Amino acid sequence: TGSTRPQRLLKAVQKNATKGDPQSVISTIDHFCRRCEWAMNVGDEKGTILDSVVCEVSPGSTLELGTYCGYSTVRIARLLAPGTKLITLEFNPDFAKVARQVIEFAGLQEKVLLVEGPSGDIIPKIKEQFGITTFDLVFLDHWKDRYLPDTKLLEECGLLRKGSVLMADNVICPGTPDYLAYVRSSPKYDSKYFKSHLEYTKVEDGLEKSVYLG
Ligand SMILES: Oc1cc(-c2ccc(F)cc2)cc2cncnc12
Ligand SMILES: [Mg+2]
Repeated sequence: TGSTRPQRLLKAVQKNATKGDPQSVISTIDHFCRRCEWAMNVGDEKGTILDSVVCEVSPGSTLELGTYCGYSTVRIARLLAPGTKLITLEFNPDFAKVARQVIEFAGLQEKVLLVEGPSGDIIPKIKEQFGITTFDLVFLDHWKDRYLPDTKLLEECGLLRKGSVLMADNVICPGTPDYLAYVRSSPKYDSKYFKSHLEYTKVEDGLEKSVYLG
C-alpha cells in the first residue's frame, strides 16, 4: 500500500533537513509544501505572525490544539525559554506518529509533550495529569467546530488567567464563524485579527489573537 502525505512530508524532513536544527525542519516542510504537496501546516507567512506573538508572550506554559505533522509545534517550541514546555493534543494517531518523529528530528522532544486523543476529553484532565495551573498561550489549529467548545472548556476548567493569549488559525479559511463571533463579542476577551493568507496560497486567511480578561 502507498504512503500517506504526512509520511512523505516526514521522508522529506529526514532526507533534506539537518538533525537538531529546527529552522532547517521548518524550511524543508515549507519547501515540500510549496513545491511537492500542499499540506495543512500553519505555513511560513502565518508562522511569522505566530512567532512574533510567541516571542511577545514568552510563555511559561503553552497548549497547542492540533499537532498534525508537528510543523507549528516545532515553530513554537524552538522559541520557548529553557525549562518551559508545550503540550500539544492530536486526535489522529497516524498524524501523531509522524509528528513525534518530526519533533524528535528537530531535537525539541524535551520541550514538547504530545498527547493523543480528543481535546474535549483531555482538557478537563490537564490540571491533575500534567500539573498545569493555567496556560499563558493557546494555539488553536484543530477541527474548526471544536474551537468554541474547547475555549469554553478551557475557561470552565480554570486553565486561563487574566492575560492568557489565544491564537486561532484558519478563522477565515476554512473559517470558524461561531468562535470569531464569541471572542469578538464577549466582554471576557480583547480580540484582534491578523490578516494573512492560507498557507502556501494566495487565498485570504488569518490569525485571531484573543486576550482573556478574566
Ligand atoms: O490550516 C488549515 C487549513 C485547512 C484547509 C483544508 C483544505 C482547504 F481547501 C483549505 C484549508 C484545514 C485545516 C484543518 N485543521 C487545521 N488547520 C487547517
Ligand atoms: Mg491550520
